[in-house]
Amino acid sequence: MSAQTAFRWGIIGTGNISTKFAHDVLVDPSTRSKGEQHAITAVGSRNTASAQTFIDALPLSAESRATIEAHGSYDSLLSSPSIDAVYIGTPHSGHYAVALAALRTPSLRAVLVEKPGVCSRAEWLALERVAEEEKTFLMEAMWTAFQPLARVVRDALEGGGIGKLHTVQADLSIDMKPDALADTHRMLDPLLAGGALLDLGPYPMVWAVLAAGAPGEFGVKASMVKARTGVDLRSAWILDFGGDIQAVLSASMDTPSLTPSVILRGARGSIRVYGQPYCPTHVGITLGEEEEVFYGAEGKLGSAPPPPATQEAWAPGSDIAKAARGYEGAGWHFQADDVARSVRANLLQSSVWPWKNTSFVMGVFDQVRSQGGYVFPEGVLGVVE
Ligand SMILES: NC(=O)C1=CN([C@@H]2O[C@H](COP(=O)(O)OP(=O)(O)OC[C@H]3O[C@@H](n4cnc5c(N)ncnc54)[C@H](OP(=O)(O)O)[C@@H]3O)[C@@H](O)[C@H]2O)C=CC1
Ligand SMILES: O=C1OC[C@@H](O)[C@H](O)[C@H]1O
Repeated sequence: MSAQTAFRWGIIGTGNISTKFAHDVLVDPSTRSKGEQHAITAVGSRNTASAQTFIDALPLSAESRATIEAHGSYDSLLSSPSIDAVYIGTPHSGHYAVALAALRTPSLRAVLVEKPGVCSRAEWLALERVAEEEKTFLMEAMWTAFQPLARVVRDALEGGGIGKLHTVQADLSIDMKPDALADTHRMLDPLLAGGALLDLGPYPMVWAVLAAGAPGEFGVKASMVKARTGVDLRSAWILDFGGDIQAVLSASMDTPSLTPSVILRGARGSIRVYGQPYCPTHVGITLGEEEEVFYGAEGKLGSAPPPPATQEAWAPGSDIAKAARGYEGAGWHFQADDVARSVRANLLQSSVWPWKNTSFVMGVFDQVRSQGGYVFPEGVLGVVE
């Protein structure tokens, strides 16, 4: 693969997030920093008609769409010689088996699997071993870590202005009106490993990891409120990073969102992340007694936050937040750029979101589920310890 050749993706699953990912990777890469050229060359669904409908909706010319293969099963897609990498956008309980099959496909160079990477730490460690054996790149699609604002926060932490980090507070709450959802909805169905923790919990965790790392030794104290199906409606957990940094984290599927959604507090100041923690709009930094200063992806926004702080304005890709975020598309393409670059550099894992981050998150979630009494039904876990 030369630097000029488009990186060829096969998309697995044709639901909500696969659609967003696919549209983002087709955004002109010159509109973002270090953008890579991507192509979608095949789509795999449990039925061919859905794959074709997905292709028909892609923002491409009819001629280009006609070159994309529509596969009626995931195995069929994996056998295609036209793809460099797969993106897996299935419900949680499907991640392990599909990622395993993809890693075992000799022609594939990379596997990008949606968050949460899998359903348990044991599953993730098993995938790591296979990725090493097969010499195939593997990454959890933790898109937030690749967004320009994550870099702004990292730089602020590394700059040391807020002093030594003491506490991370982060929450992702979305009122999904679970009373009105069917028991078989992916958020509520234990057979699909539903629940707030696995679906929304990765986002409070990403900020905790970006700020405090992914230690091998850690402590967790957790509490869960259950939904009628037995999955967690809300989870809250305190994470002890093994030194003197603590994180107070939570996720809820029946509570309205709050901004700032993340606060990193240090000895001399704090960093606030505004908007949804999965794709923030801007960051505020307070040093000592000084006034809060706001930053977008491109730098200082001044001491007045970009208005208005409404839920619509927070949405990935919203025009209102575009000025602060500073790029075209909704933000799912940065992780794809990292995959293409890493593969070109013959890496098996990303330097931005390496395997240890996902195994740490999965290990924390194992403990939160255990303390909260959320036991997956038989058959959900592909690796039973
Ligand atoms: N990064 C982000 O911002 C987001 C990430 N996500 C993550 O993406 C994944 C999918 O979520 P989302 O796109 O919202 O889900 P959807 O239900 O919209 O789509 C999931 C797709 O998976 C396939 N699938 C395979 N097995 C099943 C099954 N048993 N039941 C239902 N669908 C199945 C289907 O595609 P087909 O019929 O073509 O086979 C379906 O369209 C999850 O891991 C979730 O956590 C979700 C939202 C946002
Ligand atoms: O990743 C996600 O972020 C946004 C939420 O709406 C969604 O449920 C979740 O999967």
